[in-house]
Amino acid sequence: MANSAVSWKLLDHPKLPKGKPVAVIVLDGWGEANPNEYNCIHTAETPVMDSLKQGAPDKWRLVKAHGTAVGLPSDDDMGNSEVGHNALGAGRIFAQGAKLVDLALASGKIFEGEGFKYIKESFETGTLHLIGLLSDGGVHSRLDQLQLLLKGAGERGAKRIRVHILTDGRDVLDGSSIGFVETLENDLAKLREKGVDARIASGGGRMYVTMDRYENDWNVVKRGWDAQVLGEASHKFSSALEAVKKLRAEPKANDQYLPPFVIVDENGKSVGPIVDGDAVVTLNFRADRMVMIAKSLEYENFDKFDRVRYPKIHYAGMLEYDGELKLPSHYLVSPPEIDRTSGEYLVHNGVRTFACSETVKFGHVTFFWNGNRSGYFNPQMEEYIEIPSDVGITFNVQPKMKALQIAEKARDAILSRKFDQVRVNLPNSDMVGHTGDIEATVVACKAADDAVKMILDAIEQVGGIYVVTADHGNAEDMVKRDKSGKPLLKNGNVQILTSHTLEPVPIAIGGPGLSPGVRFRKDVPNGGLANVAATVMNLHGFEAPSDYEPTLIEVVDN
Ligand SMILES: O=C(O)[C@@H](CO)OP(=O)(O)O
Ligand SMILES: [Mn+2]
Ligand SMILES: [Mn+2]
Repeated sequence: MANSAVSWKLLDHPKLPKGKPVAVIVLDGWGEANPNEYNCIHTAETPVMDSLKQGAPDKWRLVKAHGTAVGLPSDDDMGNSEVGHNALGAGRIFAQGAKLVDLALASGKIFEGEGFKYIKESFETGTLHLIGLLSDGGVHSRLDQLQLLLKGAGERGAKRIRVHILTDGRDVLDGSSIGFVETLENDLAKLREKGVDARIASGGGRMYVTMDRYENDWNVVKRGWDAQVLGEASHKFSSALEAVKKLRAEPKANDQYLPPFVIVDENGKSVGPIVDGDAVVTLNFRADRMVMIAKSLEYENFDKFDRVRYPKIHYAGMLEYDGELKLPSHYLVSPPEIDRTSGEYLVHNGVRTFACSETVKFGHVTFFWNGNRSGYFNPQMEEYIEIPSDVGITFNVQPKMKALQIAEKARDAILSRKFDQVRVNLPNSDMVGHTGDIEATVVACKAADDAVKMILDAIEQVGGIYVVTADHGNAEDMVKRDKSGKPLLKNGNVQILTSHTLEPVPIAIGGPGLSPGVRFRKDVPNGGLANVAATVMNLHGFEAPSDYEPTLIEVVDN
């Protein structure tokens, strides 16, 4: 549906009033799991979240936050922020990037599209470069998709291919990069047997090289640029396997933070800088951590760092990463068309909105919430505030992050009475959970709970309503488990889980403004994050559009 044809007017809810301020709090990476020593949310002192749970089943329940409930290919896929916030904001389940790329590869359509044709123009005389996250995590990219893309490019005339790897250790176990490099090297060897000159050219850890987001730290992208485009890095190796093994041993970096390296030939020359006439594909399907590199590859005028050399290339993203910026202008697979989000509807219906987080999650409650669209729907009705995140540290060092500052901004926005919806993301349990540092994650969870308290107190003061939920699990389970749920041992030690989980997440409603008869329905037992948007619309006094996933609440006469 073209937006101009949309009827934006929402029906009045037959029973619920308008004009109550609603706080929507998303705890990032806060799932529900059995209490045990690896459940940091359980270990942490979290009196506010504990008390909300006492409201079950009428005011507290669980919702699905992973797999097909959020548009991922299968129920073995853990949840993540992109698909979680997309579902929360859009109120419907869209087939997400991971799935769309799978389908395009399976049907072969990816090779017939405009994006592939565009990069193919370089195959005869140039090199095809593939840059992206090397793992089977399925959050940003997937190894099997890279393998199919490599094979397909080889079959369709790519003569020289260079892969620039970003090691993971965040969506998969730390140390697993070695196995992924081995697998990739096997594939590249097979391509070489078929006459394609295919090699890994550079690499680095995803959190230190290339995959920054929301412009938190351009140095991260610059490090990638230097290695990938200029072929320069202080660490030089003759193979990627050697690089990863050596850098893990000295300077003892983990997969997420491997320093940038380049692969060099016998003469010490980089085997794959990006030069005029080459083609480049950024192979991640997920948007947030590709927007910055896409800008650096695509924009003629660019001042975020000195690129030294700006090659004339044919660049395509795996997907279009920003629907509003139309970035990049060429892509292999069309992104999900997440239209008519709840944010856009509410703004059209007079709901004034405030959204806030710190940089590392800022786009989650704005860009992802609004269907991968940056910017305001109506600047007169909305205000988005970004609190600068700490830069250059791993968040176990500062596990409280900016939770307090986010809560203060939300509190002030609520007390100002200038807004009908005040929406925040509290990053702690996720960002610190990803470090695998259990003690710090416990501190992080408490900090998030403190922040929730401050916001709920403000809602209490203005007679408002709160909705507290999360986007996926993380901190509630910090250990890799076998199928039966027992911690998996390796060389006698448990393996720390840095990734998200498959667990459901809580949702709680309440506040003095909540009409007395409101409670969670019993007839949406499989409710997921996509059911939250209709719920929030109801709390603003509106019926949700008929094609939205059903609301989680009902109003009973007391
Ligand atoms: O940090 C990220 O990019 C992902 C994990 O890969 O986490 P989240 O989905 O919570 O943003
Ligand atoms: Mn998240
Ligand atoms: Mn995360």
